[in-house]
Amino acid sequence: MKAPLELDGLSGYFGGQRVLGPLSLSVAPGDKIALVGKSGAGKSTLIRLIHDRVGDEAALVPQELGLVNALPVFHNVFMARLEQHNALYNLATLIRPFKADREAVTAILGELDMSDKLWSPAARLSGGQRQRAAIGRALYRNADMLLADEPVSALDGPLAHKVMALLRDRFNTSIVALHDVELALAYSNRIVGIQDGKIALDEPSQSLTAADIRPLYD
Ligand SMILES: Nc1ncnc2c1ncn2[C@@H]1O[C@H](COP(=O)(O)OP(=O)(O)OP(=O)(O)O)[C@@H](O)[C@H]1O
Repeated sequence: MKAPLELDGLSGYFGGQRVLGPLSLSVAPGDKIALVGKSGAGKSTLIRLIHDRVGDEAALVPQELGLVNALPVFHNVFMARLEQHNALYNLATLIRPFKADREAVTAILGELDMSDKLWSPAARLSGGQRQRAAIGRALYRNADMLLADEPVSALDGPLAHKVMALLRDRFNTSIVALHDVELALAYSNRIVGIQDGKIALDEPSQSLTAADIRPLYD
């Protein structure tokens, strides 16, 4: 992303009821935005609407992860680059992955402490392992921008920090919904707070403390 991304007129509806917006958000290259706000505030809806606008330019980690249970972790991660290869290559990969791809995916899983799960079907992973498989898929995409919805909610403290640091370092621009205020402050440079479907706070992270964010949860 070279120019700012101007997101105007974002509105989200469920069953004819407006749950988000209308709101505008300008995202500058290099912004690492943490979306905070209480459950039901509209964070997931906002991530979805932004993904609709930017499409495949961004790597996405949806809250429901979107893994194919019957396929091994390797294929779930490889899926991020399906459109970079022709159909024959992808078909061959389904049967016997190429060495270079195996090595690339193994390296990413190594960074997520789960290279031992390369050939495990997604159905047999724990919640935290599933989350890391979806994060691996986003990393493998090699995109400039990340959209992620609570990507580390199932990881324990040290692992959550490790993965958040990895995401911060690998993506130039990111918008990540996080209910954990400490993680939000530590791994973003901009905090956007959502309350009742509207932006109630938009400040540089370094100018905020947890106490400034807490009112969003009242
Ligand atoms: N499938 C759905 N059908 C109807 N209403 C929905 C649906 N999904 C979300 N909503 C409503 O839209 C609003 C925003 O939900 P959203 O999932 O975006 O919030 P959130 O901030 O991501 O919450 P959480 O932190 O719990 O994931 C909520 O009031 C919710 O009840």
